[in-house]
Amino acid sequence: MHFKNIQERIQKLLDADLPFFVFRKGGSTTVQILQQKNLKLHKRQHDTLTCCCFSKFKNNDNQYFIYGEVYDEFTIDFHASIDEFKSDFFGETTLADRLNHMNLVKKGVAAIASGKLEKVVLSRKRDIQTTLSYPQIADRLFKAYPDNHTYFFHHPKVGTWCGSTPEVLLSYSGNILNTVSLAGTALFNAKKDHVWGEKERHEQQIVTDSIVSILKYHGTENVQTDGPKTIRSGDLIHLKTEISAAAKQDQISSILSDLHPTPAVCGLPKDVALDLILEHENYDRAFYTGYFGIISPKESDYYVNLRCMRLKENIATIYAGGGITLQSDPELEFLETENKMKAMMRVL
Ligand SMILES: C=C(O[C@@H]1C=C(C(=O)O)C=C[C@H]1O)C(=O)O
Repeated sequence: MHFKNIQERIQKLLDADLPFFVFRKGGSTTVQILQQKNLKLHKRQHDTLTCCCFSKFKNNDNQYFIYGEVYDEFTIDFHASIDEFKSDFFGETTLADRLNHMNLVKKGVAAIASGKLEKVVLSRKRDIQTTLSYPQIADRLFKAYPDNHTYFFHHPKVGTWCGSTPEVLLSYSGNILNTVSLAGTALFNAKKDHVWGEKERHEQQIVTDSIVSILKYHGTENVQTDGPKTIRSGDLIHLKTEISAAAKQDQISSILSDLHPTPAVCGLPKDVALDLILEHENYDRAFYTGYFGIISPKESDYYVNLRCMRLKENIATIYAGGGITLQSDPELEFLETENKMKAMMRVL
């Protein structure tokens, strides 16, 4: 099927202006479309229908569901490489934004040095003016990152978001729960000879340990880890450990709420890191570092909402952050957010 389809499909869905969610799992050629038949803003999962779940970073009462009252899927072929997606140059990040982020990182390092916490993930956002239409953006996004989990979300009462994430939060099917610990970031190089430093290994291990202890605390059985391995996400590489356990259906929602936000996007201890983020980041992350999912009563797949953007009129707001530990260098942490933001800039 010709790729132009995704553009046409998204245009039609936007024209209808009803809530919808378009999703492609990393590595798959199947695109799933869920559309609701009315504008209702649901706060609970449907008993029988497949739903999209869309959750903010601070998600106590900030979880929305789109009911798949109309469901469709189609196949795409994507033989694109991200090198085909050279973005426009949107100008340097302002000096003020650069200094703000470096100061934020310094505050994080100081809090860690004082013994308050071990790791905190600090982020920023940037508004980019785009001349592309939303269907054009979606077309480029779904094409650019075939290995990532890619979505387009639209709810007239919530907003329009899209992204392409390398990170599974929780996947549950046939009594097996799978998740990953993903942290540590470097630029992809064609020689594939990157040597990870102590800082990256440490910040990723924190995530693995935290996830394993949550799974054990919930009494899941046969908790297994595999990794860390290096994985590629667009222009970047990360360290990833795959984690699995045997779990029962009725354990899933409480495990999900304990896992989120993991130290890959928040920090350790979670409550101290969250307070630091809310006090010092100075902006609302909204759905960035929240999660999205495609869920049915028996199966659920939730992903961390990273490498994403909010679309409003002709402004794309892009977000990026990174894990701060005692060894963090503010300049390098700033550059890491620049590199992560390029993932979305490439498709604008
Ligand atoms: C916070 C982000 O990414 C997370 C943080 C990472 C890190 O600190 O190295 C790596 C992958 C993600 O778990 C982001 O992409 O904005």
